[in-house]
Amino acid sequence: MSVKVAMLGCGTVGGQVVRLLTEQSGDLAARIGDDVELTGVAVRRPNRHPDVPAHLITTDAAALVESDVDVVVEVIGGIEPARALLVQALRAGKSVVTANKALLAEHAAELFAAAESSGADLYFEAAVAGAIPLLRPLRESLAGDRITRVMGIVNGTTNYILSEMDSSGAGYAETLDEASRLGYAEADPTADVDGYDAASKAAILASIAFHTRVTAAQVYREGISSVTPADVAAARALGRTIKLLAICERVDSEGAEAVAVRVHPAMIPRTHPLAGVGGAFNAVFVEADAAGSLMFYGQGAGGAPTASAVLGDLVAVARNRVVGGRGPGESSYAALPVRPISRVDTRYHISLDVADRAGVLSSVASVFAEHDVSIAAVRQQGRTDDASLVIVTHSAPDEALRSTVDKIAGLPVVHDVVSVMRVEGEEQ
Ligand SMILES: NC(=O)c1ccc[n+]([C@@H]2O[C@H](COP(=O)([O-])OP(=O)(O)OC[C@H]3O[C@@H](n4cnc5c(N)ncnc54)[C@H](O)[C@@H]3O)[C@@H](O)[C@H]2O)c1
Ligand SMILES: N[C@@H](CCO)C(=O)O
Ligand code: NA
Repeated sequence: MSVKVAMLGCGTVGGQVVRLLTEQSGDLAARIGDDVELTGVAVRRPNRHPDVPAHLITTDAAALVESDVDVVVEVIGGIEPARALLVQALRAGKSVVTANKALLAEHAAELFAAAESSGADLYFEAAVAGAIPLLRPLRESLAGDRITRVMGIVNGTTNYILSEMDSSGAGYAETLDEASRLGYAEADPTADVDGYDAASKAAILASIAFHTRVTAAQVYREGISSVTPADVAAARALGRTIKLLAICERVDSEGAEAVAVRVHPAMIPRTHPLAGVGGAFNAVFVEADAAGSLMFYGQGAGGAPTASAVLGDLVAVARNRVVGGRGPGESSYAALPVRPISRVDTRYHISLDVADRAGVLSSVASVFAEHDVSIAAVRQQGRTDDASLVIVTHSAPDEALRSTVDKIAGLPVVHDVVSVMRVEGEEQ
């Protein structure tokens, strides 16, 4: 007897999974208590995989899933055909290991129901923060605690681009090309730069952390394509840097508990631990009532790091088959409502070019007062006929902050709104 494994897809991640499975077969067998046998690899273009033994290659993924296998590893990506193939596998009692965050963030309910119907395992550690053990700590190690907040950098491509823009002033397009070449970016990199990838990961994190079903469509999302050199310079002048953050939090300010999940660029202090997270690295803070603050850090993208997480899951589901038993299923009993960002408290940095004359500051400040937004810090610098005004607010509902910016932009004394961005981290 051996644990028979079918692999769907063999690109950046899949190629590394095959390599590690082959190189470490002896150790994996010892850890699992049985041999692991790769019985087939479904690909789209068979002649592109010289490193995979030819007899394993097939273009018929459905037939491979149907065949006599115990575990299906999916590293194709995207919704279809991955969704249909995995539902087919799970209903037939085959355990599934997937790196597919887009699929999990949209169809988790269907996948978990299929797994439940047959008692199969569904593991997806590679789907969030690559190599970093994060989902299993949340699903298992912290299952006895009450998580209040999960915040971090969960997209390697955008972190690589923002780090380069900040340190070397490199251009956006050239850095994105390099991230694709290094195997960090999604097949369609707009998923990275427009924040869809991070939003999928945030949905998965929030679902697990708060025992509530959250889909990608419920996550407020802004990407980094609108981050300008002026924003980078404004952040630098404030002793801050810009990171694309995923923030999942319990909110109960309106008397009823809810969750808020958002992905957007934010200015954080250069002294903040997340500011030092460079390149394609990811870092995630988890706050829980009893555990306090925890930080998870490591390689969030790339073939080998992601394959490490896939292999870890493969060992876990194979062990379950050998010794009997199952990993955790979906936990969505809390069913908390998801609060829109308009009603979530955030803080803004606003950088303005204004006329340099008496009364400007008070006319700008009165707009803040009108919207009940309190100002944490103001810096004004005069020039010849122009002045710059930099304002950082205290927390206020996001819709109040937006309305404030809209109204300020229309004031005759305001020549230009140079940079508007949310800030996270301690007050200035
Ligand atoms: N690259 C990373 O750093 C990384 C990290 C974490 C998670 N992931 C996830 O892992 C998955 C795979 O990512 P990747 O970077 O390896 O992508 P990739 O584009 O390099 O590989 C996907 C492979 O699947 C093949 N494929 C497409 N349709 C197929 C089909 N119908 N049948 C069989 N094969 C098919 C493609 O030809 C390609 O070789 C995605 O879900 C991605 O989000 C990637
Ligand atoms: N494209 C993703 C891969 C890891 O999930 C990233 O850049 O983070
Ligand atoms: Na992970």
